[in-house]
Amino acid sequence: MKRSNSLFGRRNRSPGGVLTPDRFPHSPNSTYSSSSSQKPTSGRNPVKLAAKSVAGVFVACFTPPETTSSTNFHDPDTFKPPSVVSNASGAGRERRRSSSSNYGIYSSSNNSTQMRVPGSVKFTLAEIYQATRNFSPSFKIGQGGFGTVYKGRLEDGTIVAVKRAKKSAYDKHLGVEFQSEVQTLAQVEHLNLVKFYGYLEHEDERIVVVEYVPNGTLREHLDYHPIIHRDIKSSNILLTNNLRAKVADFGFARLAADSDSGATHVSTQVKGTAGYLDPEYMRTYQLTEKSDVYSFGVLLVELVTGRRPIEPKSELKERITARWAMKKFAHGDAILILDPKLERTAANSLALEKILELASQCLAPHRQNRPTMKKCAEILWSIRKDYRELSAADIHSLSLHS
Ligand SMILES: Nc1ncnc2c1ncn2[C@@H]1O[C@H](COP(=O)(O)OP(=O)(O)OP(=O)(O)O)[C@@H](O)[C@H]1O
Repeated sequence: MKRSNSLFGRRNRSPGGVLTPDRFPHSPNSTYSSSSSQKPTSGRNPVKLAAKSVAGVFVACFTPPETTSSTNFHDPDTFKPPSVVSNASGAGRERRRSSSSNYGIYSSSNNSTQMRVPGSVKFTLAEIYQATRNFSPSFKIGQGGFGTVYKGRLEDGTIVAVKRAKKSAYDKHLGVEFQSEVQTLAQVEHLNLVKFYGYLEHEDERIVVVEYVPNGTLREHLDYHPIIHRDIKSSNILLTNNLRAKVADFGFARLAADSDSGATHVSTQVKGTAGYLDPEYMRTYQLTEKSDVYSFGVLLVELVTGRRPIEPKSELKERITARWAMKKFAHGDAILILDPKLERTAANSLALEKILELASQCLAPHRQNRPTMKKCAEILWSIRKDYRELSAADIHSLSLHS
């Protein structure tokens, strides 16, 4: 790919992104992938979690209604046990509970959600058993004060959530209230309310059948943990045709420990790539988000110098690129390390100085002195803004002189 001759050469180049680098003073491109006993803080796949960002929730708030119903899957292959079982605590609100059945089992020959008014249907036990594969534990999606929630599929293919009341919690005197509740639910229908399909009340079974909502709860989205990539390097950053950077290779990634607890991951073996590895992580085996920040600092130096993090053929004092670059920067000679393919314009010089300043913070020996990735992104956006203003001024003065 041909490099642009300016630091922010393309309009679409965005300094956002996330992630970082690690360094290791050994062979240049070797990846440290040996085993570690370190476990993710959760059994959930961090990459899948990444997709469930808080931003997604808010974007969804401003997104037009879906045109295809997410609850109708006629392809039998799409009905699978849920991959994540949520364990909502039962500490929530106290449900009104129902009692002995005045209604019994209503048997319908065509209990299709498309053929009936939502909420009007009394389901049979046979239908509920069929929909939930006999309340198979693999279809359990949640637990609350009311009871257990299962994912299910009705005969017509509609995917539903089946809420089964706890038998122990069932109060014989509250049958009327259960009825009154389901009748109220049957009367309301709104895009932002979980659709109520029907219920079952028979002997000691109380079941409510509602729309299955697939993307987890707001709480789960808010609890999203940051990811430590652990192998930030230029060869793990892919570029689209518009030069939008996409971070790839989450093979070493870990969910960050809960920052409130102050906990860190402790590795038995350091992973990452030579030239990018955080020296503090190498020394202490303690992994935090700031290890990625260190690697990101190496990446920034790589970006402005065009050099590899380790240049084995260079003379000793230039071999570790970040060290060499930081020394030049400290002596006021930043311009000498600018990638020779880049022009020495005023805008490029300014961006170079500012990027090296940010890199020096990212490369701080102690993690507490490094900025967060969020801060890095903010600084990069402001560098980009200044760069673009100065570039425009450069072009203007050039055209005045020509
Ligand atoms: N319609 C649904 N679609 C997908 N998942 C659901 C649905 N309803 C509930 N769940 C899952 O099951 C969990 C427990 O559900 P819910 O809170 O409704 O149970 P509950 O017994 O009424 O709880 P409580 O009365 O304690 O609030 C939820 O946190 C969610 O993860």
